[in-house]
Amino acid sequence: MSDAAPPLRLEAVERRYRTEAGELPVLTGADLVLQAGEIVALVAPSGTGKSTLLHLAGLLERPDGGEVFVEGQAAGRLPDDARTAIRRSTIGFVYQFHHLLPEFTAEENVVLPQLAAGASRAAARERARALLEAFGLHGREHHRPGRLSGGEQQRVAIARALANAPRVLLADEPTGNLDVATSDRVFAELLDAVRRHGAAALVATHNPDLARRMDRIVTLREGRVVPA
Ligand SMILES: Nc1ncnc2c1ncn2[C@@H]1O[C@H](COP(=O)(O)OP(=O)(O)OP(=O)(O)O)[C@@H](O)[C@H]1O
Repeated sequence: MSDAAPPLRLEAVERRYRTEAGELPVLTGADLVLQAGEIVALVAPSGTGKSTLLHLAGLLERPDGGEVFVEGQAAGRLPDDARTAIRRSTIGFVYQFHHLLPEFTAEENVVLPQLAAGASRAAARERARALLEAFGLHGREHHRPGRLSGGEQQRVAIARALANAPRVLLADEPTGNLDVATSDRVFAELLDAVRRHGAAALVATHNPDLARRMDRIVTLREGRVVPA
């Protein structure tokens, strides 16, 4: 591991799925480097492998070939528990369907990943409140997801993804549930948080306005990452 290593690097990553019709090659040698402070949009047609790429980058799945480096460390092929440890401390996810824990309040949803990463409860709560406030959720901290609007839930999910100040943020349609004005503001805050920490982000989106606000746009062609 080295300080100069980029937060995320995919090298010749391959992934194929076994289906009834035979093997489906989804990624055939995907290369991608995210530098510190860089925010990259991933814009590609449905079914070309965006989710697969995000799952591999987030160490949720192992590649069939190639390697995923997180801060210079070869991480993609490590055993499950080692990948989980790196994921918890280094990577944040924002999903299109936010996957908040329904029985916990907004604040607890942002506190829990910090406790899992070793923070004290007091520090975790303070950070959770600051993040929720930054995303316009002051006064909603003690509501459970079921009592929040879809857009509010999405903002809680973004606050949760940033809870451990991740070096790598991975997002799948992060503002899909938000109206245009809120989406603009929330996305600006998200970009700012990523840049401020010298983190890097890969954001899959079908929204061309959102994509244009990022540093560069890539797409997937025949299982490889290419400039859009
Ligand atoms: N577990 C799996 N088993 C078999 N095939 C799969 C599996 N997961 C994904 N696929 C297939 O791999 C291809 C890529 O899927 P993926 O979900 O990565 O695409 P995507 O670009 O994210 O699509 P969308 O924009 O519709 O979410 C698709 O053809 C999909 O059907």
